[in-house]
Amino acid sequence: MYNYKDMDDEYKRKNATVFLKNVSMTFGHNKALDSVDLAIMPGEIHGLLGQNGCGKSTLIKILSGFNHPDSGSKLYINGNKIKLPLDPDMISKYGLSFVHQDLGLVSSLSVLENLRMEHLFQSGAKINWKKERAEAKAILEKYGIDVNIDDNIETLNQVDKAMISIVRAVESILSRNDGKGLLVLDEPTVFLALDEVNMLFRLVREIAAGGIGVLFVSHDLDEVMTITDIVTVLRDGVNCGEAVTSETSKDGVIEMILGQKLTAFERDSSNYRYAVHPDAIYFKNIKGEVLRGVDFSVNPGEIVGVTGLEGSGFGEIPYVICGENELQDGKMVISHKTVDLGKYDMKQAIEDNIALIPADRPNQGGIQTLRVEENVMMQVHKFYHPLMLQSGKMREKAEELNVQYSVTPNDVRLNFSQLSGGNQQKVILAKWLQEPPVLLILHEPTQGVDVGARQQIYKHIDQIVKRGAAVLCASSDYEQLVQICDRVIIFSRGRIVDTLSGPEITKERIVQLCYNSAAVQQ
Ligand SMILES: Nc1ncnc2c1ncn2[C@@H]1O[C@H](COP(=O)(O)OP(=O)(O)OP(=O)(O)O)[C@@H](O)[C@H]1O
Repeated sequence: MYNYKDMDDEYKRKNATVFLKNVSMTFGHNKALDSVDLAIMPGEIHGLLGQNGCGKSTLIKILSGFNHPDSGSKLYINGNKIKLPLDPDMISKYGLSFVHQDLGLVSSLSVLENLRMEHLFQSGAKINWKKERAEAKAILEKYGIDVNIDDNIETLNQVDKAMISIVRAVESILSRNDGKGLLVLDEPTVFLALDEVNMLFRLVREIAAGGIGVLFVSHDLDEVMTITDIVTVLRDGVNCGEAVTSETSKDGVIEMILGQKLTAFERDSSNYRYAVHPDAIYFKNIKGEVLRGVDFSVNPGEIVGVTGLEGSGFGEIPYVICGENELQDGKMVISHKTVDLGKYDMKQAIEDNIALIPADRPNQGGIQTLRVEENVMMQVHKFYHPLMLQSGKMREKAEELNVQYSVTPNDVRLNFSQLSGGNQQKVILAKWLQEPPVLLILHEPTQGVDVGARQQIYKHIDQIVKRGAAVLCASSDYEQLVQICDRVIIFSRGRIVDTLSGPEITKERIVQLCYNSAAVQQ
């Protein structure tokens, strides 16, 4: 463990794996980073934290050569001054390796082809497959990953995919720099269940113990407290704190991120008593790829959570209900009308006043090339006059929503793609919650959203529930389910195994039910 208090800039410049000094980055009039310093030492797991839009991705994209920082920004790698902007072709030569949320694997190729991709590209026409197979097997053995090298990536579970992506990145560092390098993990755990995260963390610790520096970006503060040695917090593009993780608490980190104590949203469910409402929405014999014919209902004014371990089927529910799953089947009764889900689609779902907020927001939630105002107003038809679009009024409403949902930067003329991930999510919520839908379906609604903005999102959901919307929230964030749900339905292997309601809903109980049912069924 380093004695961080005694490390001055000179020490960091000479000894850090990566030392970013005085780094700034401006987009138009927006200063995304303002004289940021960050040193990651060899063998250290360093958390990079902050609210949505504080500049974390911008900083990482400088390290990957994608962003060109302002003049005056400096970078040292293993004691050497490196010219900025970084040449993307030199990244791996400098020992920098990245694992992003999407993992960057090619699903249709095998484990072998993904693991050895860099080498295969370099081999040209003369690939020595025998040697490549032996190398790939040796890598899997070295890290104790139990998968077949000939299996296609798409057949693997999520944790094996994450491990393959990480060891590939590490091997790329080791092949060039005698073990010196930086592994950047940009929210690699969002699709993983608790035990899978622990497996991944064992691997990350092993990698760091070998001397590689790790930069870990995440909004999951429990994970940050578990895995990191030190954290750096950015606020509005500026360094606002650094702390040795073991010397601080989760609340302390939250205060550094927000600049104040967290005011947690508290839903008043003291009067909640479960009884089926005459206007309840029913789901009958719901089937999908994993779902094996489940029945449940959601009342108006009720939030029902659906959860389970990865692969339990709960994540299919939003898409089966909206007609977005190829193997969907079953019936839904909505507004006293029965629909056949086998023949249902998203268009009909919108006509039935169902709103879906998908987990894959960059691809399914918004249109990257349209402005924020166009994205947020897309579902609202009152501004579409037959002869012209009432663009002034539309902009006014979009601006009002931007403020209400604290979207930053507060400029509705920006393209959706110019917003940070968490701010994109706020825009999508603003789009769908302007008028309460009959049924709101959320899939991992606060993934990538910072600790403060989550509480705001819960308030917005609560407001539409109070106006009579039924809400179905598919989530693997157990704390979130405890905070907002009236009932939580637990899934395992495509079936419902239990339902908790009101005060029965605790994080411990959900964890217990998810894991016990999976173990029993195995
Ligand atoms: N290509 C771009 N063009 C214009 N502005 C951008 C661009 N990329 C990022 N920004 C702005 O830079 C700021 C920092 O964004 P960044 O994506 O780095 O935030 P972040 O900390 O990674 O947020 P999140 O936690 O939501 O992912 C934001 O104000 C964002 O809107």
